[in-house]
Amino acid sequence: MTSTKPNVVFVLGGPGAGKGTQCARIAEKYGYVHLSAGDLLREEAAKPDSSLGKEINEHIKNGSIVPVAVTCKLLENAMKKSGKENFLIDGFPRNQDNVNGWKESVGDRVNVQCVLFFDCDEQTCVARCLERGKASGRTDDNEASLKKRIVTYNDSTRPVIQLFDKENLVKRIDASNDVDKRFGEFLKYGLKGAVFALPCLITLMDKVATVSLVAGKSMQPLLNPTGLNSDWVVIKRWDIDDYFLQKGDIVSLESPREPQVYMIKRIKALENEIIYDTIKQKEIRVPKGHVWVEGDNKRDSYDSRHFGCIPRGLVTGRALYVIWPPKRFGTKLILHDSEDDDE
Ligand SMILES: Nc1ncnc2c1ncn2[C@@H]1O[C@H](COP(=O)(O)OP(=O)(O)OP(=O)(O)O)[C@@H](O)[C@H]1O
Ligand SMILES: O=c1ccn([C@@H]2O[C@H](COP(=O)(O)O)[C@@H](O)[C@H]2O)c(=O)[nH]1
Repeated sequence: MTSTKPNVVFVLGGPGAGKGTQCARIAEKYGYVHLSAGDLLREEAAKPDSSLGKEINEHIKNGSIVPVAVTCKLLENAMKKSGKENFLIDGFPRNQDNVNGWKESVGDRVNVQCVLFFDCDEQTCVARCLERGKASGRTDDNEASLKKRIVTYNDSTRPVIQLFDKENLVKRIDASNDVDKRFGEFLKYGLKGAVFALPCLITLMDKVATVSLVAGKSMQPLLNPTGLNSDWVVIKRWDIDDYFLQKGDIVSLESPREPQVYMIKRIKALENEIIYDTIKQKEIRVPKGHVWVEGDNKRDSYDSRHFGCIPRGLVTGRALYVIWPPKRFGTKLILHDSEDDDE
């Protein structure tokens, strides 16, 4: 961390309200570091040598709250390790004890800018988690755990949101509806300029190739594997007609919803192919002149599952190699060699 105070935005709401989904978008667009307290706990518990794994897993399955010292330590470590200054802290603080623990260990060393409150009705939250549970592998995306998680949310987290509200920190977002409508709400709150000041994909060069900074977790584990140090990648630009896109290619593209916003995704289906949309739970035939793109990290990616097939013309280049940080230099991102990749 630098001498200026890091900025923190807390992100709260019921289980499955869409916090992670929107945080991924915000991180991708504005370069904020998305730290999900739940993800950090799951990562810690998955370490074979973790002395806390059993305790954390018990809490997660029961929807109860892990002792604040553990969660705070993980959050603080992740913030320090990132070297960045703007953080979305997703799913924390969850109860009064979390608030007190955070004040004691972090307190005034950070600037809490606001609390994004994803307000979503219980039925929608439960339905989304159960749907997610079909593929998430989470031990708590099931009816028994969800009942307990909802009780914890109502009894412990709602009062924390009310507390922040008294301090005028809460920005309420109607989280029951369309993903894009909700993203528009962040802009309405003026977060665009005031809070999320960094572009997610900074293009340094143009014409033949660009070097781009990848923000966000949507292509984990291939890109930004730790979520803390961002990768710089070489993007080969091409005249779209000169290169035949192939399934599996990692490409940069302009967002179909927000002009001038760029993202990196993998091509999952080409024109005339059929793809299964795991969110809408239906098969889609990709129309002529379009492709279907997804992030490798389904949980943290905003992609064709949300905005549908994209015209090929929005694809601006193909990712070739990681060039920074040094220890990741040369990580190959191409599955299919093309004649001019090494030019
Ligand atoms: N607006 C939406 N409409 C429909 N489905 C959505 C919407 N937002 C998110 N989802 C889906 O609902 C599920 C839960 O979303 P997400 O993981 O973002 O919630 P969360 O608030 O981070 O949950 P948790 O706190 O349990 O980790 C995901 O499968 C996601 O794809
Ligand atoms: O600050 C926190 C965050 C999470 N937990 C535990 O993890 C699960 C899952 O959290 P998600 O935000 O849904 O990923 C939660 O039910 C808690 O058991 C926590 O204890 N403290």
